[in-house]
Amino acid sequence: MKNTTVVQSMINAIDKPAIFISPDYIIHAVNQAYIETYDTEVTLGKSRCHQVSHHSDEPCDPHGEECPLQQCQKTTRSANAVHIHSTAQGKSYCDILMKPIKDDAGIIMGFLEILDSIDYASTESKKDTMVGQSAPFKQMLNKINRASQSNIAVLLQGETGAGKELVAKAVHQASNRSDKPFVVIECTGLSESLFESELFGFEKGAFTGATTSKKGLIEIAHGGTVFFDEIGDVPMNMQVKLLRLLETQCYRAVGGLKQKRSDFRLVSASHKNLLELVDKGEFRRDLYYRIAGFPIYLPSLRERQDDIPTLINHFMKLSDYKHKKFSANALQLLSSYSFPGNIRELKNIIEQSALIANEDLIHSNDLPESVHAIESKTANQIIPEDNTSAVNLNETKIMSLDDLEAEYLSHICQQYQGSPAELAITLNVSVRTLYRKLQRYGLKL
Ligand SMILES: Nc1ncnc2c1ncn2[C@@H]1O[C@H](COP(=O)(O)OP(=O)(O)OP(=O)(O)O)[C@@H](O)[C@H]1O
Repeated sequence: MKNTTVVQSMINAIDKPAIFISPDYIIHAVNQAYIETYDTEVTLGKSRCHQVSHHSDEPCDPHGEECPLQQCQKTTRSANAVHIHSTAQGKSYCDILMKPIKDDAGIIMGFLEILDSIDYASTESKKDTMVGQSAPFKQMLNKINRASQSNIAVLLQGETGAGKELVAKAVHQASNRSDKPFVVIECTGLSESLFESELFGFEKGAFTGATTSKKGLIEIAHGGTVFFDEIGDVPMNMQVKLLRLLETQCYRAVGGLKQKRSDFRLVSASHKNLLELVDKGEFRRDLYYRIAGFPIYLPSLRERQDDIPTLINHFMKLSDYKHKKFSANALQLLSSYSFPGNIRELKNIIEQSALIANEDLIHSNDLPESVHAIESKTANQIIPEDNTSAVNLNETKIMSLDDLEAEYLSHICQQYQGSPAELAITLNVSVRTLYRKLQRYGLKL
Protein backbone atom coordinates (compact mmCIF):
# COMPACT_ATOMS: atom_id res chain seq x y z
CA MET A 1 0.00 0.00 0.00
CA LYS A 2 1.48 3.38 -1.11
CA ASN A 3 1.09 6.63 0.92
CA THR A 4 0.37 4.74 4.15
CA THR A 5 1.48 7.67 6.32
CA VAL A 6 -0.81 10.12 4.52
CA VAL A 7 -3.73 7.69 4.78
CA GLN A 8 -3.06 7.10 8.49
CA SER A 9 -3.00 10.88 9.14
CA MET A 10 -6.30 11.22 7.27
CA ILE A 11 -7.90 8.47 9.36
CA ASN A 12 -6.58 9.98 12.62
CA ALA A 13 -8.32 13.25 11.79
CA ILE A 14 -11.75 11.59 11.72
CA ASP A 15 -13.60 11.76 15.04
CA LYS A 16 -15.75 8.66 14.37
CA PRO A 17 -14.49 5.05 14.13
CA ALA A 18 -12.76 4.79 10.74
CA ILE A 19 -10.54 2.43 8.74
CA PHE A 20 -8.86 2.37 5.35
CA ILE A 21 -9.25 -0.94 3.50
CA SER A 22 -8.16 -2.49 0.22
CA PRO A 23 -10.62 -4.26 -2.16
CA ASP A 24 -9.84 -7.59 -0.41
CA TYR A 25 -11.23 -6.15 2.89
CA ILE A 26 -7.78 -5.93 4.52
CA ILE A 27 -7.36 -3.05 6.98
CA HIS A 28 -4.34 -0.81 6.24
CA ALA A 29 -5.04 2.10 8.61
CA VAL A 30 -7.21 2.43 11.71
CA ASN A 31 -8.01 5.24 14.15
CA GLN A 32 -8.24 5.10 17.95
CA ALA A 33 -12.08 5.42 17.95
CA TYR A 34 -12.32 2.22 15.86
CA ILE A 35 -9.93 0.30 18.14
CA GLU A 36 -11.99 1.33 21.19
CA THR A 37 -15.30 0.37 19.58
CA TYR A 38 -14.47 -3.28 18.82
CA ASP A 39 -13.24 -6.08 21.03
CA THR A 40 -11.13 -7.74 18.30
CA GLU A 41 -7.49 -6.75 17.93
CA VAL A 42 -6.62 -5.15 14.57
CA THR A 43 -3.34 -6.15 12.86
CA LEU A 44 -2.66 -3.74 10.01
CA GLY A 45 -2.11 -5.43 6.63
CA LYS A 46 -3.64 -8.67 7.98
CA SER A 47 -7.03 -8.24 9.74
CA ARG A 48 -10.11 -8.01 7.52
CA CYS A 49 -12.95 -5.61 8.38
CA HIS A 50 -15.59 -8.39 8.63
CA GLN A 51 -13.41 -10.32 11.09
CA VAL A 52 -13.44 -7.31 13.41
CA SER A 53 -17.02 -6.10 12.99
CA HIS A 54 -18.82 -9.44 12.50
CA HIS A 55 -16.38 -11.98 14.04
CA SER A 56 -16.71 -13.76 10.70
CA ASP A 57 -14.17 -15.02 8.16
CA GLU A 58 -16.59 -14.28 5.32
CA PRO A 59 -17.72 -10.86 4.05
CA CYS A 60 -21.21 -9.69 5.10
CA ASP A 61 -23.22 -10.26 1.94
CA PRO A 62 -23.45 -14.09 2.17
CA HIS A 63 -25.05 -13.43 5.59
CA GLY A 64 -27.82 -11.22 4.23
CA GLU A 65 -26.26 -7.77 4.70
CA GLU A 66 -25.47 -5.55 1.74
CA CYS A 67 -21.73 -5.05 1.37
CA PRO A 68 -21.00 -1.32 0.88
CA LEU A 69 -17.48 -2.14 -0.37
CA GLN A 70 -18.90 -4.16 -3.27
CA GLN A 71 -21.41 -1.42 -4.09
CA CYS A 72 -18.59 1.11 -4.05
CA GLN A 73 -16.53 -1.02 -6.41
CA LYS A 74 -19.44 -1.41 -8.81
CA THR A 75 -20.39 2.25 -8.96
CA THR A 76 -17.02 3.88 -8.01
CA ARG A 77 -19.14 6.20 -5.83
CA SER A 78 -19.78 6.36 -2.07
CA ALA A 79 -22.15 3.77 -0.60
CA ASN A 80 -24.10 3.42 2.63
CA ALA A 81 -25.46 0.47 4.56
CA VAL A 82 -26.84 -0.31 8.00
CA HIS A 83 -25.24 -3.37 9.63
CA ILE A 84 -25.38 -5.13 12.97
CA HIS A 85 -21.85 -5.09 14.45
CA SER A 86 -20.35 -7.03 17.34
CA THR A 87 -18.83 -4.25 19.41
CA ALA A 88 -17.17 -4.21 22.82
CA GLN A 89 -20.63 -3.24 24.15
CA GLY A 90 -22.41 -6.16 22.43
CA LYS A 91 -24.43 -6.24 19.21
CA SER A 92 -25.28 -2.78 17.98
CA TYR A 93 -26.63 -1.04 14.89
CA CYS A 94 -24.08 0.78 12.83
CA ASP A 95 -24.40 3.13 9.86
CA ILE A 96 -21.52 2.64 7.41
CA LEU A 97 -20.28 5.21 4.93
CA MET A 98 -17.82 3.78 2.39
CA LYS A 99 -15.90 6.16 0.10
CA PRO A 100 -13.53 5.16 -2.70
CA ILE A 101 -10.21 7.03 -2.46
CA LYS A 102 -8.60 7.73 -5.84
CA ASP A 103 -5.04 8.72 -6.71
CA ASP A 104 -4.05 11.59 -9.06
CA ALA A 105 -4.69 9.36 -12.09
CA GLY A 106 -8.23 8.55 -10.89
CA ILE A 107 -7.33 4.96 -9.96
CA ILE A 108 -8.97 3.65 -6.76
CA MET A 109 -6.28 3.19 -4.07
CA GLY A 110 -8.62 1.81 -1.45
CA PHE A 111 -11.73 2.59 0.54
CA LEU A 112 -12.39 4.81 3.53
CA GLU A 113 -14.96 3.32 5.91
CA ILE A 114 -16.52 5.64 8.52
CA LEU A 115 -18.89 4.21 11.13
CA ASP A 116 -21.65 5.84 13.10
CA SER A 117 -23.46 4.01 15.88
CA ILE A 118 -27.27 4.10 15.76
CA ASP A 119 -28.52 4.62 19.31
CA TYR A 120 -32.24 4.84 18.58
CA ALA A 121 -32.49 1.21 17.40
CA SER A 122 -31.47 -2.09 18.89
CA THR A 123 -31.39 -5.77 17.95
CA GLU A 124 -32.36 -6.75 21.49
CA SER A 125 -34.79 -5.41 24.05
CA LYS A 126 -33.70 -1.95 25.16
CA LYS A 127 -35.88 0.73 26.74
CA ASP A 128 -36.83 3.68 24.52
CA THR A 129 -35.40 2.18 21.33
CA MET A 130 -36.89 0.70 18.18
CA VAL A 131 -36.37 -3.02 18.30
CA GLY A 132 -35.91 -5.29 15.28
CA GLN A 133 -33.40 -7.03 13.04
CA SER A 134 -35.29 -7.99 9.87
CA ALA A 135 -34.17 -6.79 6.43
CA PRO A 136 -37.14 -4.36 5.98
CA PHE A 137 -36.38 -2.91 9.43
CA LYS A 138 -32.72 -2.35 8.49
CA GLN A 139 -33.74 -0.70 5.20
CA MET A 140 -35.95 1.66 7.17
CA LEU A 141 -33.08 2.49 9.57
CA ASN A 142 -30.86 3.27 6.61
CA LYS A 143 -33.43 5.80 5.38
CA ILE A 144 -33.91 7.32 8.84
CA ASN A 145 -30.17 7.87 9.11
CA ARG A 146 -29.90 9.41 5.65
CA ALA A 147 -32.83 11.73 6.40
CA SER A 148 -31.60 12.81 9.80
CA GLN A 149 -28.30 14.06 8.40
CA SER A 150 -30.07 16.79 6.43
CA ASN A 151 -32.93 19.19 6.99
CA ILE A 152 -35.13 17.63 4.30
CA ALA A 153 -38.91 17.32 4.94
CA VAL A 154 -39.64 13.69 5.81
CA LEU A 155 -42.94 11.95 5.08
CA LEU A 156 -43.62 8.71 6.99
CA GLN A 157 -46.13 6.38 5.41
CA GLY A 158 -47.28 3.22 7.11
CA GLU A 159 -50.23 1.45 8.67
CA THR A 160 -51.63 2.36 12.04
CA GLY A 161 -49.46 1.12 14.93
CA ALA A 162 -46.43 0.51 12.66
CA GLY A 163 -44.29 2.95 14.65
CA LYS A 164 -44.59 6.30 12.81
CA GLU A 165 -44.32 8.43 15.93
CA LEU A 166 -41.33 6.43 17.14
CA VAL A 167 -39.61 6.88 13.76
CA ALA A 168 -40.37 10.62 13.79
CA LYS A 169 -38.67 10.82 17.20
CA ALA A 170 -35.70 8.84 15.86
CA VAL A 171 -35.28 11.26 12.93
CA HIS A 172 -35.19 14.10 15.47
CA GLN A 173 -32.91 12.27 17.90
CA ALA A 174 -30.34 11.44 15.21
CA SER A 175 -30.33 15.00 13.81
CA ASN A 176 -28.30 17.99 14.98
CA ARG A 177 -31.54 19.38 16.48
CA SER A 178 -31.74 16.62 19.11
CA ASP A 179 -31.18 18.99 22.06
CA LYS A 180 -34.09 21.20 20.90
CA PRO A 181 -37.84 20.44 21.24
CA PHE A 182 -39.70 17.66 19.43
CA VAL A 183 -43.30 18.84 19.09
CA VAL A 184 -46.19 16.61 17.98
CA ILE A 185 -49.19 18.19 16.22
CA GLU A 186 -52.12 15.79 15.92
CA CYS A 187 -53.92 16.97 12.78
CA THR A 188 -57.07 14.86 13.16
CA GLY A 189 -60.11 16.70 14.41
CA LEU A 190 -58.59 20.20 14.40
CA SER A 191 -61.19 22.85 13.56
CA GLU A 192 -59.97 25.95 11.72
CA SER A 193 -59.95 28.15 14.84
CA LEU A 194 -58.26 25.46 16.94
CA PHE A 195 -55.71 24.82 14.18
CA GLU A 196 -54.65 28.48 14.17
CA SER A 197 -54.61 29.01 17.93
CA GLU A 198 -52.82 25.69 18.63
CA LEU A 199 -50.20 26.20 15.93
CA PHE A 200 -49.67 29.94 16.04
CA GLY A 201 -50.74 30.84 19.60
CA PHE A 202 -52.89 33.86 20.47
CA GLU A 203 -52.63 37.30 21.99
CA LYS A 204 -54.54 38.40 25.10
CA GLY A 205 -58.05 39.52 24.10
CA ALA A 206 -57.89 37.84 20.66
CA PHE A 207 -61.23 36.11 21.37
CA THR A 208 -63.65 35.64 24.27
CA GLY A 209 -61.81 33.67 26.93
CA ALA A 210 -58.31 34.67 25.79
CA THR A 211 -57.47 36.27 29.13
CA THR A 212 -53.73 35.79 28.65
CA SER A 213 -51.61 35.34 25.56
CA LYS A 214 -50.39 31.81 24.73
CA LYS A 215 -47.45 30.54 22.71
CA GLY A 216 -48.28 28.30 19.73
CA LEU A 217 -46.69 24.90 19.10
CA ILE A 218 -44.74 26.28 16.15
CA GLU A 219 -43.05 28.86 18.40
CA ILE A 220 -42.32 26.22 21.05
CA ALA A 221 -40.68 24.04 18.38
CA HIS A 222 -38.17 26.76 17.38
CA GLY A 223 -34.81 25.13 16.59
CA GLY A 224 -36.28 21.62 16.81
CA THR A 225 -38.62 19.31 14.91
CA VAL A 226 -42.37 19.50 14.32
CA PHE A 227 -44.17 16.20 13.72
CA PHE A 228 -47.50 16.61 11.90
CA ASP A 229 -49.27 13.32 12.65
CA GLU A 230 -52.01 12.25 10.19
CA ILE A 231 -51.38 15.24 7.97
CA GLY A 232 -53.86 13.76 5.44
CA ASP A 233 -56.65 14.78 7.84
CA VAL A 234 -55.95 18.53 7.56
CA PRO A 235 -59.08 19.96 5.89
CA MET A 236 -58.64 21.65 2.50
CA ASN A 237 -59.18 25.24 3.71
CA MET A 238 -56.42 24.82 6.31
CA GLN A 239 -54.02 23.22 3.88
CA VAL A 240 -53.40 26.64 2.29
CA LYS A 241 -52.39 28.11 5.67
CA LEU A 242 -50.19 25.12 6.39
CA LEU A 243 -48.50 25.44 3.00
CA ARG A 244 -47.81 29.14 3.63
CA LEU A 245 -46.28 28.30 7.01
CA LEU A 246 -44.08 25.56 5.56
CA GLU A 247 -42.91 27.70 2.63
CA THR A 248 -42.04 30.80 4.66
CA GLN A 249 -41.69 29.44 8.23
CA CYS A 250 -43.51 32.70 9.14
CA TYR A 251 -46.87 33.13 10.88
CA ARG A 252 -48.90 35.54 12.99
CA ALA A 253 -50.42 34.68 16.38
CA VAL A 254 -54.24 34.92 16.44
CA GLY A 255 -55.06 38.57 17.25
CA GLY A 256 -51.41 39.57 16.77
CA LEU A 257 -49.96 42.02 14.24
CA LYS A 258 -46.30 41.04 14.40
CA GLN A 259 -45.01 38.48 11.93
CA LYS A 260 -43.09 35.75 13.78
CA ARG A 261 -40.58 33.25 12.46
CA SER A 262 -39.77 29.76 13.63
CA ASP A 263 -36.94 27.57 12.42
CA PHE A 264 -38.21 23.99 12.55
CA ARG A 265 -37.59 20.71 10.79
CA LEU A 266 -40.68 19.12 9.30
CA VAL A 267 -41.66 15.46 9.71
CA SER A 268 -45.19 14.40 8.68
CA ALA A 269 -47.00 11.09 8.79
CA SER A 270 -50.09 9.53 7.32
CA HIS A 271 -51.57 6.05 7.21
CA LYS A 272 -53.51 7.11 4.08
CA ASN A 273 -52.06 7.09 0.59
CA LEU A 274 -51.62 10.84 0.13
CA LEU A 275 -51.08 10.65 -3.63
CA GLU A 276 -54.49 8.98 -3.94
CA LEU A 277 -55.96 11.85 -1.90
CA VAL A 278 -54.21 14.27 -4.29
CA ASP A 279 -55.79 12.49 -7.28
CA LYS A 280 -59.21 12.66 -5.62
CA GLY A 281 -58.73 16.40 -5.01
CA GLU A 282 -58.73 15.96 -1.22
CA PHE A 283 -55.12 16.95 -0.64
CA ARG A 284 -53.27 19.82 -2.30
CA ARG A 285 -50.61 18.67 -4.75
CA ASP A 286 -48.30 21.59 -3.88
CA LEU A 287 -48.56 20.71 -0.17
CA TYR A 288 -47.83 17.06 -0.94
CA TYR A 289 -44.59 17.93 -2.75
CA ARG A 290 -43.63 20.34 0.05
CA ILE A 291 -43.96 17.64 2.75
CA ALA A 292 -42.76 14.61 0.77
CA GLY A 293 -39.12 15.68 0.28
CA PHE A 294 -37.94 12.30 1.59
CA PRO A 295 -40.62 9.62 1.92
CA ILE A 296 -39.93 6.74 4.31
CA TYR A 297 -42.10 3.64 4.12
CA LEU A 298 -42.67 1.83 7.41
CA PRO A 299 -43.13 -1.90 6.90
CA SER A 300 -46.16 -3.47 8.53
CA LEU A 301 -45.53 -6.21 11.09
CA ARG A 302 -46.70 -8.75 8.46
CA GLU A 303 -43.74 -7.66 6.31
CA ARG A 304 -41.26 -8.05 9.17
CA GLN A 305 -42.47 -11.30 10.75
CA ASP A 306 -38.86 -12.21 11.63
CA ASP A 307 -39.04 -9.45 14.24
CA ILE A 308 -42.02 -10.92 16.10
CA PRO A 309 -39.98 -13.05 18.58
CA THR A 310 -37.63 -10.12 19.37
CA LEU A 311 -40.57 -7.76 19.87
CA ILE A 312 -42.38 -10.29 22.10
CA ASN A 313 -39.27 -10.61 24.23
CA HIS A 314 -38.93 -6.80 24.32
CA PHE A 315 -42.50 -6.15 25.46
CA MET A 316 -42.37 -8.98 28.02
CA LYS A 317 -39.23 -7.43 29.54
CA LEU A 318 -40.94 -4.04 29.77
CA SER A 319 -44.07 -5.54 31.34
CA ASP A 320 -44.89 -6.45 34.95
CA TYR A 321 -44.72 -10.15 33.98
CA LYS A 322 -41.01 -10.52 33.22
CA HIS A 323 -41.00 -14.00 34.80
CA LYS A 324 -43.69 -15.35 32.40
CA LYS A 325 -43.00 -17.04 29.07
CA PHE A 326 -45.08 -17.92 26.00
CA SER A 327 -45.55 -21.61 25.20
CA ALA A 328 -44.34 -22.91 21.82
CA ASN A 329 -47.98 -23.21 20.65
CA ALA A 330 -48.78 -19.65 21.63
CA LEU A 331 -45.67 -18.39 19.82
CA GLN A 332 -46.62 -20.39 16.74
CA LEU A 333 -50.12 -18.91 16.75
CA LEU A 334 -48.76 -15.39 17.16
CA SER A 335 -46.34 -15.80 14.27
CA SER A 336 -49.14 -16.79 11.90
CA TYR A 337 -51.41 -13.91 12.91
CA SER A 338 -51.70 -10.91 10.57
CA PHE A 339 -51.61 -8.05 13.13
CA PRO A 340 -53.80 -5.46 11.42
CA GLY A 341 -52.95 -3.12 14.33
CA ASN A 342 -49.22 -3.85 13.88
CA ILE A 343 -46.76 -3.37 16.76
CA ARG A 344 -49.30 -1.63 18.99
CA GLU A 345 -51.59 -4.64 18.64
CA LEU A 346 -48.74 -7.06 19.40
CA LYS A 347 -47.89 -5.04 22.53
CA ASN A 348 -51.53 -5.08 23.71
CA ILE A 349 -51.89 -8.81 23.01
CA ILE A 350 -48.78 -9.57 25.06
CA GLU A 351 -49.90 -7.46 28.00
CA GLN A 352 -53.45 -8.89 27.93
CA SER A 353 -52.41 -12.52 27.69
CA ALA A 354 -49.68 -12.19 30.34
CA LEU A 355 -52.30 -10.72 32.67
CA ILE A 356 -54.84 -13.44 31.93
CA ALA A 357 -52.45 -16.42 32.20
CA ASN A 358 -52.72 -18.12 35.60
CA GLU A 359 -49.38 -19.88 35.21
CA ASP A 360 -45.90 -18.66 34.37
CA LEU A 361 -46.28 -20.30 30.96
CA ILE A 362 -48.67 -18.35 28.73
CA HIS A 363 -50.69 -20.88 26.71
CA SER A 364 -52.36 -20.35 23.35
CA ASN A 365 -55.79 -20.26 25.04
CA ASP A 366 -54.61 -17.20 27.03
CA LEU A 367 -54.31 -15.30 23.74
CA PRO A 368 -57.23 -13.04 22.76
CA GLU A 369 -60.07 -14.19 20.50
CA SER A 370 -58.81 -12.16 17.53
CA VAL A 371 -55.66 -14.31 17.33
CA HIS A 372 -57.67 -17.55 17.52
CA ALA A 373 -60.00 -16.33 14.80
CA ILE A 374 -57.36 -17.23 12.22
CA GLU A 375 -57.47 -20.86 13.39
CA SER A 376 -61.21 -21.23 13.02
CA LYS A 377 -61.51 -18.86 10.16
CA THR A 378 -63.81 -20.45 7.87
CA ALA A 379 -65.39 -17.53 9.75
CA ASN A 380 -68.28 -16.27 7.75
CA GLN A 381 -69.75 -14.32 10.60
CA ILE A 382 -67.47 -11.42 11.53
CA ILE A 383 -69.85 -10.14 14.22
CA PRO A 384 -71.40 -12.49 16.81
CA GLU A 385 -74.68 -14.21 16.01
CA ASP A 386 -76.81 -12.26 18.47
CA ASN A 387 -75.85 -9.08 16.68
CA THR A 388 -78.75 -7.50 14.84
CA SER A 389 -76.59 -5.70 12.27
CA ALA A 390 -74.17 -8.59 11.75
CA VAL A 391 -72.46 -8.71 8.40
CA ASN A 392 -72.72 -12.21 6.99
CA LEU A 393 -69.97 -12.62 4.44
CA ASN A 394 -71.83 -15.42 2.65
CA GLU A 395 -74.85 -13.25 2.03
CA THR A 396 -73.35 -9.82 1.65
CA LYS A 397 -72.16 -8.35 -1.60
CA ILE A 398 -68.50 -7.42 -1.51
CA MET A 399 -68.08 -4.22 0.50
CA SER A 400 -65.14 -1.86 0.65
CA LEU A 401 -63.05 -2.34 3.79
CA ASP A 402 -63.89 1.24 4.80
CA ASP A 403 -67.64 0.52 4.59
CA LEU A 404 -67.19 -2.66 6.56
CA GLU A 405 -65.22 -0.82 9.24
CA ALA A 406 -67.86 1.95 9.37
CA GLU A 407 -70.65 -0.60 9.77
CA TYR A 408 -68.81 -2.45 12.50
CA LEU A 409 -67.97 0.72 14.43
CA SER A 410 -71.53 1.97 14.08
CA HIS A 411 -72.72 -1.30 15.61
CA ILE A 412 -70.24 -0.92 18.49
CA CYS A 413 -71.38 2.68 19.09
CA GLN A 414 -74.97 1.50 19.57
CA GLN A 415 -74.08 -1.23 22.07
CA TYR A 416 -70.85 -0.38 23.84
CA GLN A 417 -71.08 0.58 27.53
CA GLY A 418 -67.40 0.84 28.54
CA SER A 419 -64.85 3.65 28.32
CA PRO A 420 -63.18 4.76 25.05
CA ALA A 421 -59.79 3.73 26.50
CA GLU A 422 -61.01 0.17 27.16
CA LEU A 423 -62.59 -0.02 23.73
CA ALA A 424 -59.38 1.16 22.08
CA ILE A 425 -57.47 -1.62 23.87
CA THR A 426 -59.99 -4.25 22.72
CA LEU A 427 -59.84 -2.98 19.14
CA ASN A 428 -56.05 -2.83 19.35
CA VAL A 429 -55.79 0.79 18.26
CA SER A 430 -54.76 3.92 20.12
CA VAL A 431 -57.48 6.12 21.63
CA ARG A 432 -56.37 8.73 19.11
CA THR A 433 -56.91 6.30 16.21
CA LEU A 434 -60.32 5.29 17.62
CA TYR A 435 -61.48 8.92 17.75
CA ARG A 436 -60.03 9.52 14.28
CA LYS A 437 -62.05 6.64 12.87
CA LEU A 438 -65.26 7.66 14.68
CA GLN A 439 -64.89 11.18 13.38
CA ARG A 440 -64.24 9.91 9.87
CA TYR A 441 -67.50 7.95 9.80
CA GLY A 442 -69.49 10.62 11.69
CA LEU A 443 -70.01 8.31 14.69
CA LYS A 444 -70.15 8.98 18.44
CA LEU A 445 -69.73 6.55 21.32
N1 LIG B 1 -39.62 -1.07 16.41
C1 LIG B 1 -40.31 -0.95 17.56
N2 LIG B 1 -39.81 -1.46 18.69
C2 LIG B 1 -40.48 -1.38 19.86
N3 LIG B 1 -41.67 -0.78 20.00
C3 LIG B 1 -42.22 -0.23 18.91
C4 LIG B 1 -41.58 -0.27 17.63
N4 LIG B 1 -42.36 0.37 16.73
C5 LIG B 1 -43.45 0.78 17.40
N5 LIG B 1 -43.37 0.43 18.71
C6 LIG B 1 -44.40 0.67 19.76
O1 LIG B 1 -45.65 0.40 19.15
C7 LIG B 1 -46.64 1.34 19.57
C8 LIG B 1 -47.19 2.06 18.33
O2 LIG B 1 -46.19 2.90 17.77
P1 LIG B 1 -46.52 4.38 17.21
O3 LIG B 1 -47.47 5.12 18.12
O4 LIG B 1 -45.22 5.05 16.91
O5 LIG B 1 -47.31 3.96 15.87
P2 LIG B 1 -48.04 4.90 14.80
O6 LIG B 1 -47.74 4.34 13.46
O7 LIG B 1 -47.66 6.36 15.05
O8 LIG B 1 -49.58 4.67 15.17
P3 LIG B 1 -50.87 5.56 14.74
O9 LIG B 1 -50.96 5.53 13.24
O10 LIG B 1 -52.02 4.83 15.37
O11 LIG B 1 -50.66 6.95 15.31
C9 LIG B 1 -45.94 2.26 20.55
O12 LIG B 1 -46.16 1.76 21.86
C10 LIG B 1 -44.47 2.14 20.19
O13 LIG B 1 -43.63 2.40 21.29
